Amino acid sequence: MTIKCLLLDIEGTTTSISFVKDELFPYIRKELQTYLEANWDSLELQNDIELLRKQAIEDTLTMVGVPEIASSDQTPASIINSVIANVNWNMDQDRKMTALKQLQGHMWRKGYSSGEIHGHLYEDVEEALKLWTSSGKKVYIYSSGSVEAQKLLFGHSVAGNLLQYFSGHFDTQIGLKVETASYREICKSTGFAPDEILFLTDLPTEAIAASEAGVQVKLLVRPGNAPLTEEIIQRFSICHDFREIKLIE
Ligand SMILES: CSCCC(=O)C(=O)COP(=O)(O)O
Ligand SMILES: [Mg+2]
Repeated sequence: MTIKCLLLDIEGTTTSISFVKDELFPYIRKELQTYLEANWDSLELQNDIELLRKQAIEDTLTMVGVPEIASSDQTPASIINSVIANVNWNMDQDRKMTALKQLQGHMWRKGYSSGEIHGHLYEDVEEALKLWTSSGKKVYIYSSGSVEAQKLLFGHSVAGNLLQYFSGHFDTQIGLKVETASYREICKSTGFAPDEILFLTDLPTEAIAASEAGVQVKLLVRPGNAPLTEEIIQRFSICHDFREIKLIE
């Protein structure tokens, strides 16, 4: 079947893991207290905090040592301290949960708009986006990072604003990336049959979930990515650079 749609992961695929772990996450840790204090009265932030509070309660059912968020009748200072503990704890574990990713996306706005942050992209990405879209392929992003965070990264990338190349964005609101149902929902949303979509990711767990939905998959081997087992290498097509990907016209 001819590939009509590319579905791109971000961290470990279009963008280095080190950019997320060594730039984006430290930015959150550095700015979190100031952000919470400066935006305390905003409905958006209060909604973010409530989502974190609900997630923390849910997490206590299956996890140990979850820093819960102080209830809304507590003082702002105590709520802020509990949010800081919870967000740092969740980032320490690289949790891919909507509540965390939503707050992160809201916070990264200032980092990108001020020029402090530029979205990292491997040098083959822009060329591939141009080639794919000029030959009529549609390109979507599917990342655990929020849609807002995705648009910030590609809108303020090291290669400039590349948002023109994307037909849409998906995040954990459509489902977790390790769940096969998420890829079935993406097929419904895009209108493409599973085997018309090529999903490019770095994580075998995501590749397995997508392939079980009938989506075609290639695993990216980028500097700093986790090593792949022999079993995975035998099971999935591997590439090191988007320019290696030959799509049937
Ligand atoms: C969109 S930039 C922030 C990336 C992020 O927070 C993340 O967890 C990336 O995960 P991915 O699913 O893109 O590997
Ligand atoms: Mg990834």
